[in-house]
Amino acid sequence: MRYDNPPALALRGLVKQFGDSVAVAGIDLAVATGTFHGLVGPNGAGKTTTLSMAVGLLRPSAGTATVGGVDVWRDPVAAKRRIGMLPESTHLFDRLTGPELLTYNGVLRGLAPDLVRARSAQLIEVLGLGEAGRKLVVDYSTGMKKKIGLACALLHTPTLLVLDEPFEAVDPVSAGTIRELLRRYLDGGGTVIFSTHVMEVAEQLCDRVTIIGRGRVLANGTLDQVRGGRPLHEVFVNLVGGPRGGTEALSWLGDSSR
Ligand SMILES: Nc1ncnc2c1ncn2[C@@H]1O[C@H](COP(=O)(O)OP(=O)(O)OP(=O)(O)O)[C@@H](O)[C@H]1O
Repeated sequence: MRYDNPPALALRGLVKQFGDSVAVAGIDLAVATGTFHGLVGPNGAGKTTTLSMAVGLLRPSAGTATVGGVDVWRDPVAAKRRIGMLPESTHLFDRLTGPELLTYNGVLRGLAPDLVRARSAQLIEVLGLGEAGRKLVVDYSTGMKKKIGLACALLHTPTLLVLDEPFEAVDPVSAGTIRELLRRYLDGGGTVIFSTHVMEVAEQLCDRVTIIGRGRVLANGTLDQVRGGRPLHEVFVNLVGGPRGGTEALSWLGDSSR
């Protein structure tokens, strides 16, 4: 990790309102260069909304997002050059095959066709998508779509990778490959912020963790600072509230053998 000025990603006073409802209620966050930063929170906490505003996919109601000091909303072209994004629900041009999609992305990013071809072939091989070469992305499984989306995000070697639930629906072997690939990317000087619900993933991978709930930062720091000697799962449950209970009302579920 490098303590740099400006940080790889800085969110200041980020707010998003949808009508009367506040999805993100003022988030301040700095992600230092070279960090593996985890964003965790319960369903509906505002993770996707925050990450979407951070990369220029969703306009904030208030606040700013800067990538390496470049304002994402004032100078979107320069900012987006530095970003690789894997959105939660991958909005892909899915009537293309995986290699075609990578070529399209690479050319849009201004990479030379030969370079796109070489990198695409390597990413497809490493991510185990070789057999899917002739299939259209629309016919990929959810996990395969995640992997081709990740390949698209990596192709232009961004300085910042923003990954919304990168391990969701991905099998354990592929998850291992993705971890390894992200480690290499970090070793090369990159920065990753990713969201997850899985505390074990956050504990294994992250240098720093932010827990958010109801659109606010509830805890932020190094993994050890946030854990304070406890399992992350326990800290998470304490901060966001335990099980809601009330399943007694579903007593009929106990009658399923009759
Ligand atoms: N386009 C939208 N219009 C209205 N409300 C929205 C919209 N997008 C998100 N929300 C609301 O904003 C809140 C935060 O949603 P968000 O998707 O950011 O949460 P999340 O932490 O990513 O959740 P999950 O872990 O379930 O993916 C939720 O209450 C959600 O219903």
